[in-house]
Amino acid sequence: MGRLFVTVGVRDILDVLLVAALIYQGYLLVNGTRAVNVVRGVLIFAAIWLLSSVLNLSALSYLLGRAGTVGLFALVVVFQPELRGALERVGRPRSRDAGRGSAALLDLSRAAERMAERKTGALIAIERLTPLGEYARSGVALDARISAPFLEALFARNAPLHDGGLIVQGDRVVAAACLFPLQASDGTYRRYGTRHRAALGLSELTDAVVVVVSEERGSIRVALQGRLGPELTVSELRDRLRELVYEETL
Ligand SMILES: Nc1ncnc2c1ncn2[C@@H]1O[C@H](COP(=O)(O)OP(=O)(O)OP(=O)(O)O)[C@@H](O)[C@H]1O
Repeated sequence: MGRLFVTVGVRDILDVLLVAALIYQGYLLVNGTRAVNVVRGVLIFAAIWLLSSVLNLSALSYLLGRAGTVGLFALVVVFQPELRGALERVGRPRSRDAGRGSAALLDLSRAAERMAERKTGALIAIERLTPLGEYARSGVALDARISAPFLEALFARNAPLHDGGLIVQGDRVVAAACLFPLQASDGTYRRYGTRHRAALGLSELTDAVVVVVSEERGSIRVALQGRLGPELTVSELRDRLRELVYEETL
């Protein structure tokens, strides 16, 4: 027993802490993204594999071992956008981004309030961990700093890019007039039209925070993880966005 304590040094404790921090970062990375279910599946697969080795079920263990190797490569291909996004985030300076991004969220909330007052429909997806590049490519590429008048101008009736959704990365609008995937209707959101269903669809497939301003109701709501939140005031929207974009993803 005494020998055990002698062999555990500061270096070992540091090692364990670093591995724990790494696992926690990995958890934050996949939490709320489509990768969660895959991680769960991989863990179940690994548990069955381990069990088959322990029980000496050689044929099953061999089969799962082979499938695991191929599956690993398949995962890298399927989750290539998420992996690239994660590596980009590791190298991105955060404090400046957060400061500017938080001012941008204030502008976005103000624009949403004015659009709701005027009953101008709007659909804005804010990227978090899952890259939204494939949806941005369905629209018109932009690279513009967010400002309230700019957002209002984009969604103004008869403006060339008002139809479809907008994609925001940090403090920039990266694409407008994008096509989002519609959520398959299971009856829950029967009362809502395609703008809301597009917000729900994108938020179900990615971890994006999607703001919808209803043309018909003049309401502001946030779609997250395939669910539509309650109607929000401008200050509630600002606080909610801050919490979701800059507290949960940092
Ligand atoms: N797949 C989609 N991706 C992005 N935007 C979409 C998509 N489908 C519809 N839209 C947008 O939604 C608009 C139509 O909204 P519609 O009135 O059908 O929905 P709604 O949920 O009832 O919204 P509102 O309350 O604003 O009327 C379209 O003009 C278009 O701008």
